[in-house]
Amino acid sequence: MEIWDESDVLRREIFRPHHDIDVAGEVESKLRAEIDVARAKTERLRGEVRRLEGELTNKSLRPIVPEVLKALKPYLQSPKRVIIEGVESLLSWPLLTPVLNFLRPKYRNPFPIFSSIIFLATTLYINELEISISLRHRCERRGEEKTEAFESKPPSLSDTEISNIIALMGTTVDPSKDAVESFPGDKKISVVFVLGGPGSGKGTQCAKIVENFGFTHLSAGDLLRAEIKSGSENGTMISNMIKEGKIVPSEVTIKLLQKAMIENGNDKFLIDGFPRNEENRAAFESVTKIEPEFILFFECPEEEMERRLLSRNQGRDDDNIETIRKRFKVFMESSMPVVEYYDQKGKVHKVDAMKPVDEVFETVKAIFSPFNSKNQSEYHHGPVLYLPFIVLCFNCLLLSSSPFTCNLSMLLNKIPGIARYSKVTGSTDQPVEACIP
Ligand SMILES: Nc1ncnc2c1ncn2[C@@H]1O[C@H](COP(=O)(O)OP(=O)(O)O)[C@@H](O)[C@H]1O
Ligand SMILES: Nc1ccn([C@@H]2O[C@H](COP(=O)(O)OP(=O)(O)O)[C@@H](O)[C@H]2O)c(=O)n1
Repeated sequence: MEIWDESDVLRREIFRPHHDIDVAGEVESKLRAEIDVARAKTERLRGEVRRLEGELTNKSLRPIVPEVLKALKPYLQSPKRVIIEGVESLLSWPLLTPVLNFLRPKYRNPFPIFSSIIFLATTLYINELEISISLRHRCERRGEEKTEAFESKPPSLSDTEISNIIALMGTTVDPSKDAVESFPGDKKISVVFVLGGPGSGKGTQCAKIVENFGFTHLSAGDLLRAEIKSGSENGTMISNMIKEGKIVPSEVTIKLLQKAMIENGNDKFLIDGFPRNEENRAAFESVTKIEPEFILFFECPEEEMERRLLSRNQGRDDDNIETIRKRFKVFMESSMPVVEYYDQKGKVHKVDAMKPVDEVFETVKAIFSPFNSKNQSEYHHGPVLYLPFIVLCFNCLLLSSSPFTCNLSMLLNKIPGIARYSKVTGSTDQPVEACIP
């Protein structure tokens, strides 16, 4: 509500006739100050929307989230409708509350949160748009060339930001689709997080670890890219986030990781490029209840990573200099705190990733040596796996010695087809019947 007041002040200021050109500069700086205040408020509101979105993850509220989001989407996507219908929506939602509460009595009063979200989100857009329009009016009235300066940086949200917010909110919807099986309780799952800046060589080393130590490699980035290709409803949001070098909401990434782990069935996983921020880390631990064995961290200077990414040639949308710089920034600001968190717990193995691939792998090998190499582990299991075959061979060898022949023949005799076969061919020296006591 405070924002409406501010906008009113602004509007009054803009539409007040200013004939004296000397006053114009003063008004302009006043307007700029107002914009700064409004921007700061918008930022705070954005934070608030995110916080409320966090509250929505509460499971009991989930089933009605889709309805709210569906209603909210057009307002977020079309700023013009916000102006025309925004006020109407603000009025209509509180009116709908009793109806929805009546229809869904088992959800105890969930609407305060939804109304707040709708209120905040709508206010956010109305507020930003009003300022933008008002400024344009003001400039046009003054007929000054500064119009362009104002318009070059309109204080409205970009399409990407809008779709990100929608998608961010949308990711909590549809509980039926979100349901992911949990891990079988009796199975101990070992997880190693592989971290390092973009292009530090995580994927390259993971491929070698898989070959030598029987781990399954799950790259969070690859899973997200596969999700985009699959045409999933989160695809656009993921694609926008990756192009901007931003971190996709944990819920999406964790769901993909968890699904891949369950489907794969192995008990040793290398999780590459995850967790990328504190939220990723905390959410993974709370959802899967898995603590990583250790963290493999590749240290590499930015210039080297930049050089590698620019010559990676995998046709990735985000391997361009602009996005690479953004990814470096996100890595330093959001991912390094995760490495530091695990470092304090004594779980980080740092590896110098500047060396050639094979030399890096020598260091990695030493770290993984407690996990028996793939060949060794096959050797351990060998006799057990081949036991049925060994027993069969043993039986065949002893086919002619009487107790085995007898028992075997008795068994075979009980199976009609085989009994006939053994009688006709005479697989033993004696007729089968002779062996039966
Ligand atoms: N130790 C290394 N020295 C030189 N180039 C490397 C090394 N490790 C990886 N590369 C190359 O750098 C690029 C990025 O490696 P990649 O494993 O995809 O990094 P990440 O998974 O960390 O983004 C690839 O083209 C890869 O061949
Ligand atoms: N846990 C993760 C991992 C990747 N990503 C996204 O996927 C992009 C590519 O990640 P990646 O691990 O494949 O590639 P690198 O940046 O390590 O080279 C990141 O820049 C993020 O936008 C994410 O959002 N969350």
